[in-house]
Amino acid sequence: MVRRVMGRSTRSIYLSLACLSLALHILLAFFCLSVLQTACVPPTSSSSSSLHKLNASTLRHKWKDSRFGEEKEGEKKPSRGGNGIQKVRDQSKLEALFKHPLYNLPHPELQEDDWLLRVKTDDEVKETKSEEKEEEEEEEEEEKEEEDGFTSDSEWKSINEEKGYDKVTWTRDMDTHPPWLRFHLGITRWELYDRKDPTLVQVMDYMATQRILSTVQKTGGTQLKLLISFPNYGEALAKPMKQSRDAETDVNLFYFSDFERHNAEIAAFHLDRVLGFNRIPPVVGRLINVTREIRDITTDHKLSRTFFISPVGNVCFHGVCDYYCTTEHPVCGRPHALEVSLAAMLPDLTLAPRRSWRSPWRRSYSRTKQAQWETNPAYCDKVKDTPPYNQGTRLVDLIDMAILDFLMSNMDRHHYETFEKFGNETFLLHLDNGRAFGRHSRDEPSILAPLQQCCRIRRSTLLRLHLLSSPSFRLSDVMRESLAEDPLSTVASLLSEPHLHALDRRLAAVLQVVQKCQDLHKDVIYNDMGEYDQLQSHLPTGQKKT
Ligand SMILES: Nc1ncnc2c1ncn2[C@@H]1O[C@H](COP(=O)(O)OP(=O)(O)OP(=O)(O)O)[C@@H](O)[C@H]1O
Ligand SMILES: [Mn+2]
Repeated sequence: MVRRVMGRSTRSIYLSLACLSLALHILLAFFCLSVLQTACVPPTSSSSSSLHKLNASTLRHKWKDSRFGEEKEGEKKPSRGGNGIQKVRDQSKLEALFKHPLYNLPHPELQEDDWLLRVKTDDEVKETKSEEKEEEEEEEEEEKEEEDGFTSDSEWKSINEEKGYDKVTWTRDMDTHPPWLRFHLGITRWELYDRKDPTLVQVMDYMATQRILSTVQKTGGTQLKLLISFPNYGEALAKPMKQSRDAETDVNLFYFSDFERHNAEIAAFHLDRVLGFNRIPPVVGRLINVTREIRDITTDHKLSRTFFISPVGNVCFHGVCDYYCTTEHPVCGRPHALEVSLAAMLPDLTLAPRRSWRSPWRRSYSRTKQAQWETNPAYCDKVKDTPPYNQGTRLVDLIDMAILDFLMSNMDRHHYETFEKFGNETFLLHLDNGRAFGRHSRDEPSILAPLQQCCRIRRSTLLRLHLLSSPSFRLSDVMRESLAEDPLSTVASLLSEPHLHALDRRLAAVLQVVQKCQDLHKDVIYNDMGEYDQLQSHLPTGQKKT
């Protein structure tokens, strides 16, 4: 009896304790929610210590709310709370920059062979179909569906549905295409993307928010890279965060042994766009979960064997590669969250082969030997006479690339690539910018050697550089604003202030070199803007630019 009474009272004590704990949990949840909201306000310092307070969904929400530099007439931007550069619409330097005539130059009309890829016409589809009928006799019906799924009809069919990929119902109608496909179909002879095409924002939003279906290591190159796949067949090249944003590269590290930086890949894309080049594939930052989005889903056994838990409980891995893929250089979550850069993958090489060119101003990757350009001041004369630099825009394109590299202090441009389809008349792809933005306190004048030695520059580039050195469009200001659009800027600014200031300092140095060239030589400016002068004559005097 006593025991029953005791039992009943114990039960009611337990019950009230449970109620109390429930109430406390609810209170705690409310408290946490308000703390999380405050955690979305980025820290003023560039420390990433607040990383653990963030989760991917707060970042995604933030990303969706922001737009990308430009907006349609009459469309009001949602205000971006507390990011320190919250701007009044009319004061946006970036928007003003992109509205400037120099960023809206008339393009020659694109001909059919100026597009990298195109969707087949009805007749071509019919032709393919009849060819397929012949093949049908030799192949099993099931096999045929698998192999020719992508071209056999105006509708592509998924061969991988069972592996978690979406059922594909794309037609020749652009509206049915996923953003990555629209990006591929938008590549032309002259640029990788059209800055004003909404596809650019869409492909970045896509990479920042899509569910990650698979992650494996990407081969090629020397450092760790991951290939990330999304359910509707999009892919991105990921480079993980390895060091804090403001860490300066050790001065004694050779350029080819410097770490790759995820924020350098992101910032390089923004810089290239701000310079009006549009030659770097779209790159976006994302906070991924090392455990759920890499370790648990990877089919890459070599990669999965390199995972371990660090003494403080962070999930780490190092992968397999030539440089820094060892336990001494782990890539670690906090404990699971990891910052990465995601670059949109270019069309597969089987569809759009690329040619890799060794840069004439490539550094000597030997410890003792110097490169020719370092010892011969007349080196450019030789280059100018050598195909493909003796014709068209190749030399000035290379000089554009040298200016981009000098601004971000990238010493690692040993090669560059072009799309084979376009021959020598095409833009240069500025891939692999992971070793940029390593040092802000020093400039590296040797990166400018092509400009210095050849004394040649595109007129459009020079005019844009002048524009970016004026207070109303100051390079550091437009870059700060552009980078603030990236989802990871809520964790910490993607470039620290010293790096942003270095951009202004280096821009002034580029303009000085050009001035010196103009003092000594004629024929410095390569006039690539014949039609611009006509356009200028229609502008009010205040907006004219020489
Ligand atoms: N966005 C992209 N889409 C498709 N292929 C790409 C993309 N970016 C890079 N690649 C390819 O992957 C290769 C390796 O990439 P990357 O150069 O960034 O690696 P890396 O390890 O830095 O190389 P390295 O050590 O030679 O500098 C490049 O040469 C390029 O051909
Ligand atoms: Mn590299």
